[in-house]
Amino acid sequence: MKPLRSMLYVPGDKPRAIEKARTLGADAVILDLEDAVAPEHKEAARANVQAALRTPWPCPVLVRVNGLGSPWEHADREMALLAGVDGLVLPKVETESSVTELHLRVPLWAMIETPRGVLQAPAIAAAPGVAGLLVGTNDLARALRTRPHPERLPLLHALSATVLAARAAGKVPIDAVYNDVRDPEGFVRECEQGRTLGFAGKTVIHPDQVAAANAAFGVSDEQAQAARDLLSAWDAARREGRSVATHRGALVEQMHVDEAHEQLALWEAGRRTANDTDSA
Ligand SMILES: CC(C)(COP(=O)(O)OP(=O)(O)OC[C@H]1O[C@@H](n2cnc3c(N)ncnc32)[C@H](O)[C@@H]1OP(=O)(O)O)[C@@H](O)C(=O)NCCC(=O)NCCSC(=O)C[C@H](O)C(=O)O
Ligand SMILES: [Mg+2]
Repeated sequence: MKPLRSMLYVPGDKPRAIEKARTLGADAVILDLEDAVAPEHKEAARANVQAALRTPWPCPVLVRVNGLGSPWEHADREMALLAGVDGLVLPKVETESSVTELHLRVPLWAMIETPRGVLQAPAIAAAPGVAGLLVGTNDLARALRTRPHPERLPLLHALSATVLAARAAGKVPIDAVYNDVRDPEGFVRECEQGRTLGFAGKTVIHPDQVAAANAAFGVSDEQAQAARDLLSAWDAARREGRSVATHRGALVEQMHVDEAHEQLALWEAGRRTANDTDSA
């Protein structure tokens, strides 16, 4: 199990930030050629990204290409595929066919960030080659004409619909970015909300957000110990011939056991990732 607690966007026209991104402990990096890059910088950004992909990365590295129908789409895709990226991020996906017609050789991450994208999310998520769905709430909020809300109330339906679509297809749902990079408390609150909604991780835009996302979407030592305790209670109950157990006053059934195993695998994977980063 490879955790994707934090997926860090880095603008393709910021070579210094691209180099820094190698060292920040993000579970994945997304080199962005789309909205973070002004039209007059698109060609230079593509060349920067191509150069950055020549050197190995300590984590999976993806490229967000410009959207279908844009003047840069084709060249972005060709560059990224030839350079050997670990995946492509496609913005503003609205139909299943727009994904399948690409016949990609690498995993595709579809961005759900338009009203039509949300409504088509189940078909998009189920399309072959799609690894996961990334929510883009900046574009979505604009398209829906919602007002900002501290608990993302106007977007909750779309967030949950995206989680539902991804999980139903066995794909990975990743939460949207938090724009205020100088508000760590707000960021942590939004991570907790995203985790509660069922997201596996969060897209982030600044170095300061990486560790907090890794913590919020990871499994702490205490949570890992709680999972071990639950498994011990379950084993004891099964040895006594019982079909279900109670642990700390709560019912334990097979799905809780499966969840505890998953938590332990995620905890172990998080530890391995931390060790990899330490030795990098
Ligand atoms: C948000 C920022 C514009 C803030 O920039 P700034 O105030 O200049 O940051 P700092 O001065 O605090 O930076 C400190 C150092 O950290 C490096 N840095 C900053 N951001 C990154 C990053 N993303 N990755 C790697 N390194 C980063 C700086 O280079 C500084 O380093 P040093 O010089 O050595 O001290 C800025 O953080 C930024 O541009 N973030 C990324 C923005 C982005 O990628 N946007 C597009 C993706 S989000 C999106 O499109 C949303 C979605 O589609 C939707 O619809 O919702
Ligand atoms: Mg967007």
